[in-house]
Amino acid sequence: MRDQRGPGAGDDPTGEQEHLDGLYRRLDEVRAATRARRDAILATGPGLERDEAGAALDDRLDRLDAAEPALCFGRLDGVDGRVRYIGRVGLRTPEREPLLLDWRAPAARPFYAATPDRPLGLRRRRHLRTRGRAIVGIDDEPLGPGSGGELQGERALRDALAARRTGRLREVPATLQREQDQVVRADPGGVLVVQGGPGTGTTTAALHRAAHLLYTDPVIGRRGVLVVGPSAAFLDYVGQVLPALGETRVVLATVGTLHPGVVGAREASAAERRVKGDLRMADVVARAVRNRQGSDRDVEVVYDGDTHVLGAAAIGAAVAEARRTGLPHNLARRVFRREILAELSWLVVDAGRRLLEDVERGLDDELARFDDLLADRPDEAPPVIEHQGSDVDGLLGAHEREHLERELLADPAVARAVEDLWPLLTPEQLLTDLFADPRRLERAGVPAADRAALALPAGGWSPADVPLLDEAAELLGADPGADAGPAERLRRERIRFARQMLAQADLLGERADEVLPDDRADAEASARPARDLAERAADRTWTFGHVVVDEAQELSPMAWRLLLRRCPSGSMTVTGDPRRGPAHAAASWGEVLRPHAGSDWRVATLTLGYRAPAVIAAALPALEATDPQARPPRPVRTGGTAWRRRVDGDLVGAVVEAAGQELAAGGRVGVIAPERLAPSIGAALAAAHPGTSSGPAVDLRRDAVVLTPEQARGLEVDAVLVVDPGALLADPAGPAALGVALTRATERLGILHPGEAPALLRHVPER
Ligand SMILES: Nc1ncnc2c1ncn2[C@@H]1O[C@H](COP(=O)(O)OP(=O)(O)OP(=O)(O)O)[C@@H](O)[C@H]1O
Repeated sequence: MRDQRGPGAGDDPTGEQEHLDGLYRRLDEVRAATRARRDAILATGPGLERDEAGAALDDRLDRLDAAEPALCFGRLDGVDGRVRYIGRVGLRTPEREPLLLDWRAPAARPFYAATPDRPLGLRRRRHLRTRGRAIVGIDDEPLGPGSGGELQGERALRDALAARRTGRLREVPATLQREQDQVVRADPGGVLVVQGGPGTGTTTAALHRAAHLLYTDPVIGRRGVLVVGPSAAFLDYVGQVLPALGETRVVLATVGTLHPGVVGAREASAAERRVKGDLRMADVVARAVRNRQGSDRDVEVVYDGDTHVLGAAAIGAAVAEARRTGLPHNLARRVFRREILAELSWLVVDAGRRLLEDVERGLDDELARFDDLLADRPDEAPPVIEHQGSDVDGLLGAHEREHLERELLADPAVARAVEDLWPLLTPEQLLTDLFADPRRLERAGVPAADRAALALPAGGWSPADVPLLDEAAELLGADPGADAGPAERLRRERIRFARQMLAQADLLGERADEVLPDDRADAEASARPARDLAERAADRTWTFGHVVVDEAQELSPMAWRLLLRRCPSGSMTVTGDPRRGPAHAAASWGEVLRPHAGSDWRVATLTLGYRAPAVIAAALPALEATDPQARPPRPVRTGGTAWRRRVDGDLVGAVVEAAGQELAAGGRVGVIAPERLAPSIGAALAAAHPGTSSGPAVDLRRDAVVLTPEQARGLEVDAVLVVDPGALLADPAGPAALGVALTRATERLGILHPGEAPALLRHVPER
């Protein structure tokens, strides 16, 4: 039996409002104290130390500010009479007595995990529903045999689901369900795949897991979390969840933005995605780098008017010496140059020696003649020959050799020849040269059939290029001689300092706890300067503590390789469904993950569905088309509507009219249309309803949005109109794309089809 109280149930008979007021007073005090400390530190005058400490306290303030809405949402009553309150942050009294437990603290776990059959020492679980700082409802769940249902905080959950969508995914620490909590608190090691039907809260669980790991795992807290999503629109949609949970140590990226300095914005063709995404490209890039090292032919170098021949064998020896260092190309280049210049100096000196020998031979002949002459005139004294210059027997001292090598390199023709043999390369240059030249592609081992997909297209880099650029960067290394420039030098200095400070924070865990009157893990975490994270993430050598990959079926094997480089510990949370991902056509997670994670991955399946069952039922045949085992999730809500309409005339006009009706019915409306139609629908809808957004930079917070199926991945709105499903199905990835499009509505789905409805949709009632 659940006991539900709403506003007006007496004048705070439970005393919860008074308690909540006390918690907010304490929150205000801690905020004021933190602000005062921050201001005091900032007043100490400029300096790196001051900046870092100030930034750490700013992070702390962000976290406290984020706790303002719904500061406390739960209460646990133990069978032993102990009472604990659960909320967004941990708070203690000035005497360090716990007042409020952070929802992520281990002691808060029973709030999510206790069941009537396994009450975990609890007598009762209480949900506090609040608006601003006021309690608007209290739901009690007695725990014990025969009590309660399956859902946690059922009333609060239904309230959350009944609320209109905002164009942003929400944080839900108050209503996380038990199966989600198991994901959230799962061991951080290895790859955890979170799967489930559409709308089962997999993204929600993955992001709350990230917040939990940032809080509980010191290494992850220090190194931050990278969240990778399929599109900018998706990142925009989910980007607020972690900050709203008080976590700023997060970097959001699409694969196209994961290589610093490059934005892979051009849309790649399916063939390009397939070829560039294949793991074989790792070997291709490695061969492309090796092919830029040395020459298998003799090379002529002109110096000082003389032509010297660097033999292929000598070049090969210098290449071997440089490769033996195991350094990346641009760093091993120094060794190659040293070797090749030594060889060249030897050639130059040897040529000089031979010249001298010739001269000496000539001189000997002269002297012999002179001797003969003297023999004829024995009374004359021999002339004194003064010794001049250095010992020119072909061996140079270290100093002279260095001097010669400098002179050689100062000669433009020599410098060019040496550079050609082992050029300094950027990843962009390497790939541009490779893609532009079919012979280079052939030498790098690209099969003839794949070369067209690699030919350099106009329009810059695509997301498919980014993992290749990153692979190249790994093999090339940085340019060691590049002048860092003042901004870069400052950045490096900041990173160095941050690392030093983090190392200290590790040692001083206890002290951090003293300094910040809060839950210990929270205090430790906030001692870390999170603000630098975005900056550090721009350094491609930065490694994250954890990676969340949403809609992971979109990732190519090469992109997985890149992510593993960014997160060598392999601690990842992955959501999606390989069967929904046409691009790389892997049939199972095993196929996707084994090459990268070996056997270090596991699957958690979520079964509760948060979208209206009528919407999911309409989509079921399309879902079954890609996964015959697809089962509808167990709905936590009822109702919803789904209809279809045949449109034989003006399709765009019909869409605008239907969208108008949906807007009038309330909530946010999404029109999902084939790429070909989306621009005209976007323009027509914007003309009729100025609150419409469409195009590549679509703003999901607007009342009406027009999306392609690609853009709609992972998003959600109150009402969806799917336009021309037959055209969507014509694509090889059609059933998967249609499945995505049909399941984006929380409440209402309408389908507008020119001509007959595709067979997969005939069961949907006509309107
Ligand atoms: N425990 C919860 N309490 C309240 N709302 C929840 C909870 N879990 C999920 N939701 C809501 O359910 C909806 C679907 O969640 P989410 O987007 O995480 O699912 P998904 O599995 O990633 O969906 P899809 O893969 O189909 O895009 C969202 O509106 C989310 O806020």
